[in-house]
Amino acid sequence: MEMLAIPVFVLDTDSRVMIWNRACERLTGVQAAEIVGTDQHWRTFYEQRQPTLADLVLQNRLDDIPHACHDAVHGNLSAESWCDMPRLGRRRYLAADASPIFDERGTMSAVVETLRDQTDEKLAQIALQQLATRDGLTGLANRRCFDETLHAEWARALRQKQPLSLLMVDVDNFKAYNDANGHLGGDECLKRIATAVASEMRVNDLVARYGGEEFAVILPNQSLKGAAAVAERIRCRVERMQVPHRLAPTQHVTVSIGAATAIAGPDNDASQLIAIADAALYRAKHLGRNRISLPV
Ligand SMILES: Nc1nc2c(ncn2[C@@H]2O[C@H](COP(=O)(O)OP(=O)(O)OP(=O)(O)O)[C@@H](O)[C@H]2O)c(=O)[nH]1
Repeated sequence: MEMLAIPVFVLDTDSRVMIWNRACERLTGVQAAEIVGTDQHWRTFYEQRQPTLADLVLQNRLDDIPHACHDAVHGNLSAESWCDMPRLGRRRYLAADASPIFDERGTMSAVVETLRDQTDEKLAQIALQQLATRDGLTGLANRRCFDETLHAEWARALRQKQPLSLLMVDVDNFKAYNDANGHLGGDECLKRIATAVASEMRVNDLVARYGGEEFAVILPNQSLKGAAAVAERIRCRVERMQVPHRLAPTQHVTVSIGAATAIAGPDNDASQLIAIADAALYRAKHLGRNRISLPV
């Protein structure tokens, strides 16, 4: 086991380290000499005391790790997670498998844990996920993520019989802003507005770039009155930023916002919510911009 290319450690039934192989030393930065015979192996992986997978197998706590797979027949446990790795000073994403070792009488005498460093794969997966769901300019959720979230929230609202609200936020006179400040200047302005809108959100809300200079905000479990209050906060926040716009009547960048709320039912769907919010936005523009509008 010492020379195996795979990082391995073995615990005895008192949770003391019996074996800590060379590959494990290389992965963790902790030498066998300092850890064998102790029950301090958790410090290698975590800042705060926390059982390793091998400890959970020893304690027969096979259901205690979220997302762990366990093979109840053989008592094996597999899991993957981010580990602090205090000695290395950088987090690693480790995949671990732990299996009990039994003596000839069938009594558990030790547990072996093998580790695989999956950090690069995990980071690549996160980057791909980001690419698939984030808007490149603003970092907000993209249109695809918005569509998926709206449908999921609609289904949830239907199950829970809760209202679902939507805001459509559109920058006023943005063509003129681009004309005056160039497309790159326009991009910077969109980034600032995205940050302003996002800063008004609660954890379960989603703000997305719906397209061009239009943003959409999904507000689960929110009444029309609540949605109107959020919309007004967003409008005020953008106004307070005082981003100069010399071709706008206010001389500053402003937004118009349409709000809509629906109680999901079998006879309506999420696209109707978008249509109602769009119509409200159109009215806000028609009434002079820099305002919020609710369904009539
Ligand atoms: N800089 C920049 N401009 C964009 C982007 N996406 C869309 N636009 C511009 O946004 C402008 C939107 O113009 P319009 O749809 O005419 O609307 P508006 O001038 O904002 O007028 P109102 O919405 O009626 O107030 C167009 O000139 C687009 O080229 C982007 O990613 N970056």
